[in-house]
Amino acid sequence: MTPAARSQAAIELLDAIIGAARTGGAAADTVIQRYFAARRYAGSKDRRAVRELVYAAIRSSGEVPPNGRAALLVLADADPVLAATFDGSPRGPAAIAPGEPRAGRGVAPQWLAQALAASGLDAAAQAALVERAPLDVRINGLKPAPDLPDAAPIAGLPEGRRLPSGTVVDTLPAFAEGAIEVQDAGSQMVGLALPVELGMAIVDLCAGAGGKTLALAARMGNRGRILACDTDRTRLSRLAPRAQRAGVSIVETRLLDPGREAATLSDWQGRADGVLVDAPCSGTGTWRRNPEARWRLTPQRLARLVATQTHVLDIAAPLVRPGGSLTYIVCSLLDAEGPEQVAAFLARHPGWRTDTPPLPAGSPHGAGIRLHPAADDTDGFFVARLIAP
Ligand SMILES: C[S@@+](CC[C@H](N)C(=O)[O-])C[C@H]1O[C@@H](n2cnc3c(N)ncnc32)[C@H](O)[C@@H]1O
Repeated sequence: MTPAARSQAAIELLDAIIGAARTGGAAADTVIQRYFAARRYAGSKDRRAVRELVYAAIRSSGEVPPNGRAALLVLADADPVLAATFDGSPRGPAAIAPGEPRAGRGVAPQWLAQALAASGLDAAAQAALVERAPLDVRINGLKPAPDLPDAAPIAGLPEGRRLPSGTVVDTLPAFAEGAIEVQDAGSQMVGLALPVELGMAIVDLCAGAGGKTLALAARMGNRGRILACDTDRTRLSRLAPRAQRAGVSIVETRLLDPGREAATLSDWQGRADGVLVDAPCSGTGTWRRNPEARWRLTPQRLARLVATQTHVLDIAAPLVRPGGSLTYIVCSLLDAEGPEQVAAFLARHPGWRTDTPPLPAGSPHGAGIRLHPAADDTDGFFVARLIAP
C-alpha cells in the first residue's frame, strides 16, 4: 500500500469505528480485524501502520469525531508527512480543503472529563488514561517457571512480568503450557485484596472468562473450592478451557439468570470465606486498551451500570460467612462506581466494615484503594475490602 492508501484505509476504518461506537456495534479491534480479513492484499507492515494511525486518531479525540477524515486531520495538522498523503491520488484521500472541519482534541467527552475531575483526577492523570498500555502477564505458580528472556519484572508483583510491546503472547510456548496469562499489573494487584488460604471456599460472582478466578486458584495452590459465576454464557464458557490449560481443577462454573441470582446461589448462602465482586463497570480505567470506549459511554449507561453494581453487591453480601470478606473491584475511576458505591453498601448493610488490604501500589481513596496509570503505571482500578459482621 502507498502511504496515501494507508491514510485512506485509516479514514475508512475510523468511519466504521465511529459508526459502531454510535450504534453499540463491534469494538475497534474487531472492526480492524474484519476490515483486513476482507483485504488480504494488505501486508503485515501495512496493517500495523494503519492500525497505529487509527489508534492515534482515536486517542487524540475526546468527543466522538464527526467522521474518520476529521479525526485523521487532527493528526495531519501536527505531522507534515501525514498531511502530504492527502494527495488526491486514486487510492488516497482528497487534498485538504481550506477550513475543513477537525475532530475536537481531548481526553474524554466533556461530561466525563468533568466527572473524572470531580473524582480527583487532574488533567495530567486524565491524559494518562489514553496513553498506550504496556503488555503484562501473570506467571502461573501452578506450572513450572517459564523461560521469558525478554520480560521485565514488575515492582511488588513477584508473579508479574512486562513483555516488549507487540509480543504475540499466544504464540509463546509458555502460553501453550499454561505457564502465563495476559493480565494487566493493576488487575493482578487488586486481585490480591481478596485474602485467601489453601482450602478456602470462594465465590467469584462476576467471573467472566476467569482472569481473576485463575489468579485466585493459583494463590490457593489449587486447594479448596472456587465457584465462578456470571450471567454471560459465552464469557463463562471460556473459563473451563483456560482452567484446564492452567492446571486449575478447583473451579466450578455456574451460569446465573439475571434477576434470579440469589435463588441459583441458595446453597452458598453464608458459606463463602470470601466473595469477589469484579463488577460490570464503565471501564474508564481501561481506556488505554479500548480508547473508543469513552465515545460509547453516556450518563444513562453509567446510571444503569451503577444500578447493576448495587444489585450485584446485594447478591454477594448474604453469601459471605460471618467474619468473611467481600472484595469489590471496578476498573473505573469514577467515584459513583467506587467510593460512593461502597459508602452506599455500608449504609444498606449495618454491621459491615471495611479494612485496608495491603497492596503493592495504589493510594487510599474513600474506603478503598485506587490505582491509575499516571500514579501506578497500571490500568485504573478501585478496590475495597468489606468484612461481614
Ligand atoms: C469486569 S467483568 C469481569 C471480569 C473478570 N472477573 C476477569 O477478571 O476477567 C464483569 C462481569 O460481570 C458480569 N455480570 C453482569 N451482571 C451480572 C450479574 N447480575 N451477576 C453476575 N455477573 C454479572 C458480566 O457479564 C461480566 O462478565
